[in-house]
Amino acid sequence: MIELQGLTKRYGETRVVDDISLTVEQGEFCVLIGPSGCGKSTTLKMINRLIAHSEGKILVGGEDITTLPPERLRRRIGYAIQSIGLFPHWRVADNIATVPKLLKWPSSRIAARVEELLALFQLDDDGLHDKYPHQLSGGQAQRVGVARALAADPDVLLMDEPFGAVDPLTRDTLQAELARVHRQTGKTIVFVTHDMDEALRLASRVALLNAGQLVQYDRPAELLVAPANDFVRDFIGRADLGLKLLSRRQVEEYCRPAQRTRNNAIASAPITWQVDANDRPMALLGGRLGESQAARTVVNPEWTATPEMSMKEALSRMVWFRVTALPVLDAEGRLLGEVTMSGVMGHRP
Ligand SMILES: Nc1ncnc2c1ncn2[C@@H]1O[C@H](COP(=O)(O)OP(=O)(O)OP(=O)(O)O)[C@@H](O)[C@H]1O
Repeated sequence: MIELQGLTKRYGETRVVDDISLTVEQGEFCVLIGPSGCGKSTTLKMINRLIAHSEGKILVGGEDITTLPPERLRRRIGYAIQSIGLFPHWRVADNIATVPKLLKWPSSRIAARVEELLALFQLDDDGLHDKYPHQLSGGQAQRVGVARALAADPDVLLMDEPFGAVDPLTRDTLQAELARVHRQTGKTIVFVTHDMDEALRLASRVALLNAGQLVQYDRPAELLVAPANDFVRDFIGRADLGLKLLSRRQVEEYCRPAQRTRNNAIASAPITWQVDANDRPMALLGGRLGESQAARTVVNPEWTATPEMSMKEALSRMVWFRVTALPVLDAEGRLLGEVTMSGVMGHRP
């Protein structure tokens, strides 16, 4: 757990971080976001004492960080940044081992930890272990940077725009990986970004800063449906709020029991799924946009959904394939239920 109490940073007369108080609970993924120069990086760097604070207190696991010896702080707090800062003349494995070496772990323990992290970040093929930073792609280098930050198994991970410099596709992959690693490790993460979509995707709580002050600290859905003021509303972007909300929701939440039949006669329900002997949907009876209810549409794998899929993706598929419902399938392709256009409309955001 991290507690910021009246945290302030002054440069001369200017308060670049101004009286911020917030608590990041154990295992929480807290994203600091706000316009350029609002004090995000300064706040982050004060947590691991790269920058000294002027007023207030920072507690990590209940302990005031000014009382912790640097070695203990390093062990408890991992740090990953956009420019990565890998040592160019060290191999990947040595880069990852930086902090364990500083902490004088036995070499067998270091080697085991490096292998574990390479596997966690899917870096364990292509002899990557022995490569040098200049031989890596941007996305691989970012993964190594994050793996290095996690090496000594810190309680807290601080990340300053770690995916700022990679292309959108790689960024998407890295975000998904980080979300998975967060679920698997349960680390407390404080993450700086200026990208609202990234914040909404990753955060369990978002801290929105402006001019050094904390404007709102809330769960992503609350920020979207109950913005504290016009600044928050404008910063989130008013235009596609509904879609942003749906990108946070999973199909599972919207999935309803489906009407199924083993033959192709249109049943009483407006949408009925024709299933095979293994309960795999073969056709949608009814539910095709612009066609009569009697239409029979063969199920195409591209317009099916899984419980983990985002509702934004599910809605996009419905629109693209002009169907009012998608079958929700389990891992074996069996029909679990359905998501429908009217279900999306009827659901409280
Ligand atoms: N050493 C310094 N001396 C004086 N002012 C500084 C110093 N370092 C940072 N600042 C100012 O503090 C403010 C906050 O900077 P900070 O880097 O924390 O912002 P940020 O929100 O991370 O911005 P960005 O998104 O652009 O990275 C800025 O106005 C910056 O100019």
